[in-house]
Amino acid sequence: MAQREEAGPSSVDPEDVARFDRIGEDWWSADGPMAALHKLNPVRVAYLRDLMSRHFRVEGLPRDRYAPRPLEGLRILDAGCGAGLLAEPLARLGARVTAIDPAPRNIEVARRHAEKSGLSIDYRMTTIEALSGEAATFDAVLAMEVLEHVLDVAGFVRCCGALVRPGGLMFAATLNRTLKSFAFAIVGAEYVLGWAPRGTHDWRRFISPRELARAMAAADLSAFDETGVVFDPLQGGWRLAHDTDINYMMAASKRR
Ligand SMILES: C[S@@+](CC[C@H](N)C(=O)[O-])C[C@H]1O[C@@H](n2cnc3c(N)ncnc32)[C@H](O)[C@@H]1O
Repeated sequence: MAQREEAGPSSVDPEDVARFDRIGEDWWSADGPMAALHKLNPVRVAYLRDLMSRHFRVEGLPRDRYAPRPLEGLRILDAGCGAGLLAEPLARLGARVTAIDPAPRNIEVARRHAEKSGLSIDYRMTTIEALSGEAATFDAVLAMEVLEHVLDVAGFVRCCGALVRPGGLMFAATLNRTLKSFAFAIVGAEYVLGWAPRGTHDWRRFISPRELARAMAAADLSAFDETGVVFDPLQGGWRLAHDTDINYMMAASKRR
């Protein structure tokens, strides 16, 4: 893997990042190894769009979530962006997206795909730790399906918090550490259904909503929403739910 600059200790798990790096061009194949993220995209994009347009409207910026570009001008950091599956739809909604990942091929594939899609996204091969050493701040920082892959969750969240401007937001999507998540997210998704490559997840790294809210509080972020994401076998897709036993998302705001 190519060299990159780092500031202080890193939450990067080199083996885990190398596994994502190897996915290469297959990131964008809807039936490939990242099929689960492709299927999750509509529900998480809608969640982010709705909460951001509501929050920043309350803050005084006129926003309409039904407008074609409700995130117009918002500066968003997608931390651990992979090959840009989430960065692209957010850019289409009008956001000015900076997207980072330590895996060099992820960033290469992401840049090429954005160019083909005619989207301008600031992709950087770096870590959250290195970026948090810079003076930049964002209206919103996202850590979507990343925290269960890092070595130091509290440290990662602290770096995210440092990059959120006062009054801005942080969002995280991750997996709860329950018996149900072991049965469905590991045994079911990886071994029975083959939705994700075997070994993608380590159950011991899953995080309860309480632990995440605590890490956010230590980063000066106050959690105000916790929403489950469940698979609906009848519709063959994901939907938002109260049940946070397996997948969930959390939103937090930073004090002014
Ligand atoms: C499961 S993928 C999620 C990709 C993307 N967020 C999505 O949901 O489509 C996790 C990504 O986090 C990246 N990652 C791991 N540690 C990181 C760190 N310390 N800083 C930034 N990204 C990191 C990995 O390289 C990998 O691409």
